[in-house]
Amino acid sequence: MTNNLAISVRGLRKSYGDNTAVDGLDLAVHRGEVFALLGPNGAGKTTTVEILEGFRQRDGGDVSVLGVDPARADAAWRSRVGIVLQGTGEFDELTVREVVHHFAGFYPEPDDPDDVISRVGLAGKAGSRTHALSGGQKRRLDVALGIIGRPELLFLDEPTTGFDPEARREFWELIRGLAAAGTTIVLTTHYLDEAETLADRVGVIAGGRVVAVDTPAKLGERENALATVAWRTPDGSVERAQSATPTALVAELAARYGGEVPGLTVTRPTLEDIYLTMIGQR
Ligand SMILES: Nc1ncnc2c1ncn2[C@@H]1O[C@H](COP(=O)(O)OP(=O)(O)OP(=O)(O)O)[C@@H](O)[C@H]1O
Repeated sequence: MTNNLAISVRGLRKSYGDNTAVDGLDLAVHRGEVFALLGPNGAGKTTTVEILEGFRQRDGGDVSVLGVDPARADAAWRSRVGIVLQGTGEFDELTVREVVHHFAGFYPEPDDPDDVISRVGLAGKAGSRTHALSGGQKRRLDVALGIIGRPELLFLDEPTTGFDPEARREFWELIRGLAAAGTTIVLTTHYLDEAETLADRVGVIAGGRVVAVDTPAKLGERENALATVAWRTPDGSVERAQSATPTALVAELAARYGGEVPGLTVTRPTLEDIYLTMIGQR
């Protein structure tokens, strides 16, 4: 079973003094899946991910990442793991091409630097010094540095913070391409739409534990949630009804109105609704 798992965590614990950041956390990420970690500020996501990356020591629990305990990881393991941090890549006087070539030298079997630069959408900036890049372009460079070693497992920490909408869509395409090529991806994000569009499964961390894991469509019994049907009544007010059988209700309304139902909408809880309920914010 463990062979199918890129990450296996049991009973992970980490405290900072009296502050328990991670409190008996369990997690399993399958090889080849895109897994999104969600959770409010301070929930323990960064601490957990840094332990998985081998950057932070744990107090207790069992952790296996690509079959290795990250606390005892060597250079060979490190070359199989890609990490995209927030705000790395500050090599002001070097060009994008120089930085990516430089990082390629750290890996045994790096990807082609110019190809990677073009995949992250920086082909037009390859000759620019990195200090001249916009915030979103710097993040793309961070991603290029994370994938230049052709990692089996890629960690992305809030990857699209600061991206404009078009850059986000292009970035999502890049991630889908990596996933299609078999890269396992773990991302932390505060954007629920990003989790929904990219992730095969999401894990919600709250209070240092994983409180739910499921596909975005099924999280928190979302698929079984009642639909809300709303329409405008003849006096101009909006009527709302919750229903497990909204199609039947819409048919009944259509019959009642003799055709088109004014202002008709049918909605189900969004991933954000479910998530906020789960972490007690709604
Ligand atoms: N280096 C540190 N020293 C002391 N306390 C820390 C340290 N890093 C994190 N903490 C504390 O551990 C808890 C979990 O923090 P962590 O950064 O893991 O949460 P997070 O889920 O990543 O939050 P965010 O969404 O804000 O990034 C918080 O209470 C935080 O204050």
